[in-house]
Amino acid sequence: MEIFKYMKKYDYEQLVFCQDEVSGLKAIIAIHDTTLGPALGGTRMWTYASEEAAIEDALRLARGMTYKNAAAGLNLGGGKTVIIGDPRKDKNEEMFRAFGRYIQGLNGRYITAEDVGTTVEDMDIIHEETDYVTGISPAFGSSGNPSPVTAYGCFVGMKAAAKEAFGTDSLEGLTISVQGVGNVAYHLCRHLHEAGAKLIVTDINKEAVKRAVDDFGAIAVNTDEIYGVEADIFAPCALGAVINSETIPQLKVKVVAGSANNQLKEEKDGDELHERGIIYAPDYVINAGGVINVADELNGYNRERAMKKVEQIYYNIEKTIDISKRDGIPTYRAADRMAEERIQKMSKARNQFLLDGHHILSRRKH
Ligand SMILES: NC(=O)C1=CN([C@@H]2O[C@H](COP(=O)(O)OP(=O)(O)OC[C@H]3O[C@@H](n4cnc5c(N)ncnc54)[C@H](O)[C@@H]3O)[C@@H](O)[C@H]2O)C=CC1
Ligand SMILES: CC(C)CC(=O)C(=O)O
Repeated sequence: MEIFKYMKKYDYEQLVFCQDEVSGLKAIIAIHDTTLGPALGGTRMWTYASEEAAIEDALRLARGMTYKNAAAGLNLGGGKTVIIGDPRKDKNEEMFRAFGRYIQGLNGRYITAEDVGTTVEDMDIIHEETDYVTGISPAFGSSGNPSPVTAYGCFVGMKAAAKEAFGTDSLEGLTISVQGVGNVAYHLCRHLHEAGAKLIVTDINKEAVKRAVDDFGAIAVNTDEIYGVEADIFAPCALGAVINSETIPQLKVKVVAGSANNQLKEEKDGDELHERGIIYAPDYVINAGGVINVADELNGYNRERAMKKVEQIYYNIEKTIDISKRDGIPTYRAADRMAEERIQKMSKARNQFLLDGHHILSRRKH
């Protein structure tokens, strides 16, 4: 991988490699764009096949956060961290303390939170070393685990997409296939079950599948069967790149709407969904609930205010569908347009020199 060439292509600001021998920390912090404010994005811990795969994931996820935060109306830029390792075996206190010091060294340019493989407890350890961390325990007056809020945002976003596809935003009686029933999707399944939807689920983790079957009467299928099942909506809630040239021809659904980041393997896969008349709820628009929730901590966390903002995801999905129809473009392009326009307008509105410019972190009570 030619790193500078890649960074230039998508205009990344900074890539930080963090190594700590004692704890085994190997982390990559990617900061994509801080036009709107400090870069906020979670930390993913995962066993990557190669260092290159980890760098690429950090970069792709960081850029997604720029678009997510902009589309959600947050005054935040985009960044993300990946830690190379197995979250079940390789974690230790020293690792997150060392990582926290690296974040502190960035002096507020990057703020972290949870993602796949990291927990509220990990964020609490990071918080021992830096204030630039969110999603910490409610005991600190913070917002805690973002996953249930991400799930709620996905639920309301799915309703908006369903309205376009089925003429009503009621999910009652619909069949929804869910890939991955982890932290976010378990709560999404709960909302869907309560709304009267039928669930088909899969996961590589058999216990996660059993929980969804026991708690919500879900039907379990093998991981390779989920794409081809008869359903109304497909909710990808595991990892990225699952919407691709191999899986799209198998889909029998009218809507794709789930929490996973970077669902489209390539842009052409978004074009293909559009051509097939499948409504795609752009990933970074529908899964913004978690970041909206943790971002509220920067103002002194207020759950009611945060949840009101999360409910806007319904209208943000409607807006992407409206732009898509108005301009005759796929929804993923409509979402990009929405986010890019906001970044461009704000950079123009905020370009005059201020000696001690006000920004979101100046409101934070540490
Ligand atoms: N946690 C949050 O608040 C947010 C999460 N997301 C994204 O949503 C997705 C899910 O996140 P979490 O629920 O937090 O992660 P998680 O790790 O708790 O859940 C993911 C689940 O997917 C399963 N899985 C992995 N590969 C699979 C495969 N090939 N087939 C079937 N199942 C598979 C895992 O076993 C796990 O149960 C990720 O892409 C994450 O980046 C996005 C925004 C916020
Ligand atoms: C989990 C969130 C709090 C932030 C994030 O990294 C995301 O939305 O993907």
